[in-house]
Amino acid sequence: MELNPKDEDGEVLLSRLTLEDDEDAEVLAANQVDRDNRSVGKAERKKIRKVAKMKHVVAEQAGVKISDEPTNQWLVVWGLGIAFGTSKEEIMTYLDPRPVEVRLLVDQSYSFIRCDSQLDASKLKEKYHGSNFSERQMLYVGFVENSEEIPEEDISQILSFQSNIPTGLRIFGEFITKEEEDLIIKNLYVDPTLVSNLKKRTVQHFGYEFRYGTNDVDAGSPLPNNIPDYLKPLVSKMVCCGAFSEEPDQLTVNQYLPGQGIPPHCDTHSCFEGPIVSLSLGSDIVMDFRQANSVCSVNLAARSLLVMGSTSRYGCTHGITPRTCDVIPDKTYGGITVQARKLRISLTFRRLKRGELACHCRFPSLCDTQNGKITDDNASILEDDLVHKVYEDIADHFTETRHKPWPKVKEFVDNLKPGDRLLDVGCANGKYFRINHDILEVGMDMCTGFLMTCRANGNEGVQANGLFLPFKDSYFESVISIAVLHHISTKERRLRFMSEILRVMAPGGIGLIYVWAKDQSLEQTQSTWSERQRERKAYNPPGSCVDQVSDYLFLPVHDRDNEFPHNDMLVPWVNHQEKKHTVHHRYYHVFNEGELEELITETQPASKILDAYYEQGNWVVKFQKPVIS
Ligand SMILES: O=C(O)CCC(=O)C(=O)O
Ligand SMILES: [Fe+2]
Repeated sequence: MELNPKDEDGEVLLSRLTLEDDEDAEVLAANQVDRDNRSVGKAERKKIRKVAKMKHVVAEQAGVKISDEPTNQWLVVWGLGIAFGTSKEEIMTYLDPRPVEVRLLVDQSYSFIRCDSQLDASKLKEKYHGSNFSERQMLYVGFVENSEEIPEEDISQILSFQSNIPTGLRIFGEFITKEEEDLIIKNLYVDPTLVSNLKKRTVQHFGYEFRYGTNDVDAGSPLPNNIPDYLKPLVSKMVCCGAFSEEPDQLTVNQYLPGQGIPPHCDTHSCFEGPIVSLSLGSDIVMDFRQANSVCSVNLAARSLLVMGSTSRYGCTHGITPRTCDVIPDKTYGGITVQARKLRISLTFRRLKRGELACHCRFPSLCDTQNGKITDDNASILEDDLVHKVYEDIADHFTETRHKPWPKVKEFVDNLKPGDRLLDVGCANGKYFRINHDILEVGMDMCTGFLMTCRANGNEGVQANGLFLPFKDSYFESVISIAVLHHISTKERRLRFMSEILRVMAPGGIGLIYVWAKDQSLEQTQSTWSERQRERKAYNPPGSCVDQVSDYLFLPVHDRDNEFPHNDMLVPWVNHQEKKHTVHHRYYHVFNEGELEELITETQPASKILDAYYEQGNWVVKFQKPVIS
């Protein structure tokens, strides 16, 4: 697998994009040189083009001018840089004469090199300019004119390393030998029927299935395959070194390709006793531990054993950001370096709790036995505080960002028959009104701000809660509810919401419901560019990952660069209208595949599902109320 997407010359696309965005005079000049020098060989012309491009990008991004003539001890080397995953150590040992300093820039395909003397700089340029570093990585070298402008390394990238290390976190380096590592990888027979291909990685379970989503196991359903015998010596060694006091009985094998990760999560407290222990094979990788507002990053080297006990186990989430390289501190040369990820396999061992399942840790926000559940008692308060009140606060800003109707909803409304009555449950600013001029439209919402906009546009807007529709039975030929039902916080209430919709629908009437999907990327066609932007953002994740809903209820806060790890989450809304960019947390119940259809068919009278599909992060169901109920 390639480290980074490259073009045919091994050029990182990121830089090419920058170049193509604003055609540079130097590139045009180089093309002119091309045309004028037909006699110059193809390879030479390519070199001229590359140098022009290098000069342009380095000047634009780093403010550093590149010269063809020797200047001082500093060089720029295109082809050795973080974007290619080339570490400082590799650069230092590859170049001869050996440089005295290497400066790396985050995300860039080049680095700045300081040589011992100007003479060494000239020698390096002579030797490596236009040479191959690897099959796909060509090097282009230039002299730096204004060395005082060379940017310092961005050490903010590595501040989370070795800081705020949670107690109970231990790493045993070289826990197994290279031979043992190879043997385990060879033995890990991957049974295709037992493997679930999670979008982000491949997973296989032994003993019990670890259920990602709830981060627990069903203790009543052991798997036919136990922890394999060839891992017995490893298990004994883990007990011997005190990682476990008793043998684990559950194992999850995760396989990560470069670019894959695991969202921040905390293995359910009531399910497992003792620590969670993970052996890394095949590749080094960075794992992040988050607690309240702090992040601690640790490098898990291949063959190391990670033991998560006490605070690191119960008071933190742990996760791996999906990316192809990690920027880490350079222990030998100082500053930053890059660590390219390879295929990594981790073996995570756990021991199921027996007897008393209650957990008495000091971290109720992450503790399933101490954190309250959403119940019928607190659900309406939760919805008032974290849905209705928030929409009142953000109504103006929300309306500003929501104009375009979803094409399939528009089509649905367009196809209604003249004279049909349409109800929009949770109509917000009324963007689905006045699409079809031959129908009677009624909107309802809880939010005064939305209804004011809706009415100002001449539409009918009634203030009501979706759980108690103020309309008579069988009145509407059709009902839509777009992105509303996911704000209802218990299943009973979601069923009530659906039954209200069905009550006010005429027999044979047609409904269309949209809800957010837990899986947000089923049809993802992300560009390389946005993928890299996402990687970069994930270096600075928001600190807090849970928020207190009430004295006894905490919910996880969604990090938009990651998938949804739970069904019930708080999703931040950043209000850019306000001076201080305030953040409001909205409650969401994100739906699993099939959950919406199930809810609709469970509601009486049972409807007929006409269509069910996924559309840009939403599950959608079109249904028909039975003619005779
Ligand atoms: O890959 C790892 O080291 C950790 C995996 C993990 O956290 C899990 O499976 O719950
Ligand atoms: Fe885990």
